[in-house]
Amino acid sequence: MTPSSPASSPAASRGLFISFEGIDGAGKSSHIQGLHDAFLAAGRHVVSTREPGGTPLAEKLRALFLQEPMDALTEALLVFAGRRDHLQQVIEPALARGDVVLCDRFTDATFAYQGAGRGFDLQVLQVLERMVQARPELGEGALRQPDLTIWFDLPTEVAAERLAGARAPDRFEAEPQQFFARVAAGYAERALAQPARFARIDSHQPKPAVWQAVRQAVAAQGWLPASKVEG
Ligand SMILES: Nc1ncnc2c1ncn2[C@@H]1O[C@H](COP(=O)(O)OP(=O)(O)O)[C@@H](O)[C@H]1O
Ligand SMILES: Cc1cn([C@H]2C[C@H](O)[C@@H](COP(=O)(O)OP(=O)(O)O)O2)c(=O)[nH]c1=O
Repeated sequence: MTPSSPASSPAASRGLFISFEGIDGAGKSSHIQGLHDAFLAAGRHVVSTREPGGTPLAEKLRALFLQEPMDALTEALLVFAGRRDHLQQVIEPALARGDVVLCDRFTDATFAYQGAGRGFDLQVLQVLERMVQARPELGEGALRQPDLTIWFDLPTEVAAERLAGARAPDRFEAEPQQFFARVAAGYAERALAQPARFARIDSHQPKPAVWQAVRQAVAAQGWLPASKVEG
């Protein structure tokens, strides 16, 4: 987790929760840092974090999740256990302070990877989601969800080329392209079902063009100035 404060104290702001999604190698990482810096420059307090992980406990679960063989239900239970701790310890307190939370993956990844990728029962995932993300104080049946999900969409073969040789593959990155085709279809389905929350970024472009699209998606919400070119 990387919490940062702006040089000058901003007026009280509503907390913002932005998640970043896409298949492995879609190119999320550098743009999360770019947005972190852009929000700081706009005078916001920013917490950059990730899933699986984001707390000492959830980071321990992440190491097991990424390296140890296990079935899809165990994957789902571990990732939601880490998510609960992450929400309680980091995300909810940050949002209550009015911070911007930038989260590298959240529950859409569970529906895409464990659900669409592994073929695990989506209804069971929905039950776990309701248990872990329930926020009764936001209204009856309300769940904590990102305010905006920036979805980096890239053909699986391009992502595979980008990853080849870039780093030692973990348990997911070692999966064949057919697995990532199912994960990508899972993301597309989520985006179709919740179009107001998802901003699709065409990630098959040079990095500066991807950055402009990311920045534009956030500016369109009124959360950052629109015209600034940086990154
Ligand atoms: N727009 C782009 N064009 C070409 N290569 C890219 C682009 N964006 C990222 N990469 C490269 O692709 C690889 C995966 O990017 P990364 O940001 O780690 O992806 P993710 O975090 O989504 O898994 C890295 O080697 C990165 O430098
Ligand atoms: C959050 C989450 C991640 N994952 C997978 C996706 C990634 O392959 C892996 C780790 O995510 P991440 O750290 O985002 O990997 P990368 O830097 O390669 O993008 O965990 C799931 O299978 N389910 C989940 O719920």
